[in-house]
Amino acid sequence: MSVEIFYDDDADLSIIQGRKVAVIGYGSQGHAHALSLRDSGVDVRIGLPEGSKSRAKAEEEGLRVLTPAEASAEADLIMILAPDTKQRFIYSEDIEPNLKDGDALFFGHGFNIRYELIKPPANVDVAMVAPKGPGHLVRRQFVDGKGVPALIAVEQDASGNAQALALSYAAAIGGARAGVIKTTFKEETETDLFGEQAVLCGGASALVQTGFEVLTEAGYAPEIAYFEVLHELKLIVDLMYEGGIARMRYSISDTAEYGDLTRGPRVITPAVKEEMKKILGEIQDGTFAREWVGEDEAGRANFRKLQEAGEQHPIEETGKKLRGLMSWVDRPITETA
Ligand SMILES: NC(=O)C1=CN([C@@H]2O[C@H](COP(=O)(O)OP(=O)(O)OC[C@H]3O[C@@H](n4cnc5c(N)ncnc54)[C@H](OP(=O)(O)O)[C@@H]3O)[C@@H](O)[C@H]2O)C=CC1
Ligand SMILES: CC[C@](O)(C(C)=O)C(=O)O
Ligand SMILES: [Mg+2]
Ligand SMILES: [Mg+2]
Repeated sequence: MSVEIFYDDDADLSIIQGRKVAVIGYGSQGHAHALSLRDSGVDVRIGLPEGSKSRAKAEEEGLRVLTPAEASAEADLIMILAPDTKQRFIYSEDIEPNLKDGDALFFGHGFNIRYELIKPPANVDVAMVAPKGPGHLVRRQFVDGKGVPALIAVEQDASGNAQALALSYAAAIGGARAGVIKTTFKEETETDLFGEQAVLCGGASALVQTGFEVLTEAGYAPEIAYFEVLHELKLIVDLMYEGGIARMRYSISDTAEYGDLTRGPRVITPAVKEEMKKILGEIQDGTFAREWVGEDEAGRANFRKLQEAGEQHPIEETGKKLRGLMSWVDRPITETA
């Protein structure tokens, strides 16, 4: 099955420049969308509750900050970039009462539509612009004249123009410099959750932590273990990013490549693949979504316990010390970024 990929030349920036956009939330994605939309000549306002700690950050950038309800009432395109577990409450309290005929409701991830936590009325466009990368890099790449690829999807096309609108929005945040792929809310949600759980975040973090444990438990210096399994991972992934696994294998030694080809499948065994399939099944049948929404509703105690355990892993202390000495690790992402 071939996909449709769009670039800057396919997008009409004037469509989004003609809209009043409300970005609800100003975190990782929210700040990136809002600032890049503004830099692309779009009329943007931010929706945040009165007590939100993000307000000061948005105001420092000279953005106009309103409450989510005020921003939604004023805008004709509302992009929801608040946490997935909070979106249904923001929608029912602040957005839904302010939706007008012809408005557009946008998402950065399909979770709430895919799992039917939000059910928009028929008179509005419902679309998605989902960058395939962390918000801080979405913004950094835009500023550097580059872009992070994005997915667009249309769940409801009330205006008959929802796809062109989504493409225009994606171009305004830099996505069409790298490529914008048309998908569905279902496909984006399921692949995004799978990617972050099994490979990008869950899989990669567990691989790095386990590799660090094996080396340090065998008596090797934590500093050497850190450089080997975490720091150098970025350099190896950079090669994959530039030219795929083949490019990486071209650059490494024959010794590494032979070890890669013979030992890699012993780490990622058929049992690991089976577990990945199970994880995908839990995403597809809604088990993960129910578990996560339930965890959030119960106060996130288990989530916090797991976060704390991750923060206390010995690799964090070693990394903190070493990164402090690496002047070439530029522009670290901080809470204030
Ligand atoms: N993180 C990423 O890079 C990616 C995220 N996404 C999607 O983007 C969306 C946003 O995620 P992310 O950027 O990580 O979120 P963050 O947690 O980084 O930021 C959430 C923002 O929403 C604000 N917020 C919290 N409650 C409310 C409320 N009631 N009304 C309005 N704003 C509120 C927070 O303010 P406060 O400071 O007060 O907490 C904060 O500014 C999600 O759908 C996510 O799946 C998609 C692709 C990548
Ligand atoms: C990989 C995690 C992600 O899906 C992302 C940055 O794309 C997210 O939800 O943050
Ligand atoms: Mg993602
Ligand atoms: Mg995600």
